[in-house]
Amino acid sequence: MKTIETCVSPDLLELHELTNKTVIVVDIFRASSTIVTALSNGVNTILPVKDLDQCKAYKEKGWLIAGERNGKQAEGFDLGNSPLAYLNLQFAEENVAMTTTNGTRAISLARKQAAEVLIGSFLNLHATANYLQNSTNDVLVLCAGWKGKFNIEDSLYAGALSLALNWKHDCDATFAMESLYRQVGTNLSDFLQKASHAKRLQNHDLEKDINFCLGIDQYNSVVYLSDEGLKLKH
Ligand SMILES: O=C(O)[C@H](CS(=O)(=O)O)OP(=O)(O)O
Ligand SMILES: [Mg+2]
Repeated sequence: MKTIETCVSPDLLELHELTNKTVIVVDIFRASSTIVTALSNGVNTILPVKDLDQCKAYKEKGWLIAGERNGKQAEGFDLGNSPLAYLNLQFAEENVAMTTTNGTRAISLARKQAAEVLIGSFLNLHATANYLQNSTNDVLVLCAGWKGKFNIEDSLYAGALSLALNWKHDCDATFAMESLYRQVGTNLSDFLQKASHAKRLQNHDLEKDINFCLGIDQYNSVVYLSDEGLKLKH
């Protein structure tokens, strides 16, 4: 039987074995939700990039550049980190280089050793679960967290995914988050409004982003990391 475990912060990743595993990188507020939304709305490729300067260099190659630091769009960038910017197919067929505070860093760390890297969010929860049911790999959920610390929204996603998969695990983080997700149930939005990151985004008037990121199964999309960047599985 396949297994699932949860790494609650990128800073703890070295404690986990990634060989032959599919790593699901999750950053509910907001990078992974934004990536899933952008690709589901026609963006061709998203390249996760570590720092702002590296990201800016892609402008000269004809790419759009998305940059966020401390919740705000970085100066000189075409886009910030809002999923809402990608609705209505306005960036269809574009390539986007993206750098965010937590999410893009977590993706860079995951790519080093994993057999496969996928991007998870509530927006594509069951599409990702269905894909994993048909794979032979064990799964590690890598929570982007906040600047190396635990956050509740990314870990809660791990609980939701584990319940959807119904695989075995010997991981207390997964066990705890399954229990919490069962309790929270359909009140996900009420519950996560109190999360520290949601409060941070509320301070930037981003309530619409918070609500959007908590929509379950809005997209039937599986997002994976290829050699060229993040793409939709077809
Ligand atoms: O843009 C976001 O929501 C966050 C910014 S911060 O962590 O609140 O500074 O970035 P992300 O990489 O999506 O966690
Ligand atoms: Mg985040």
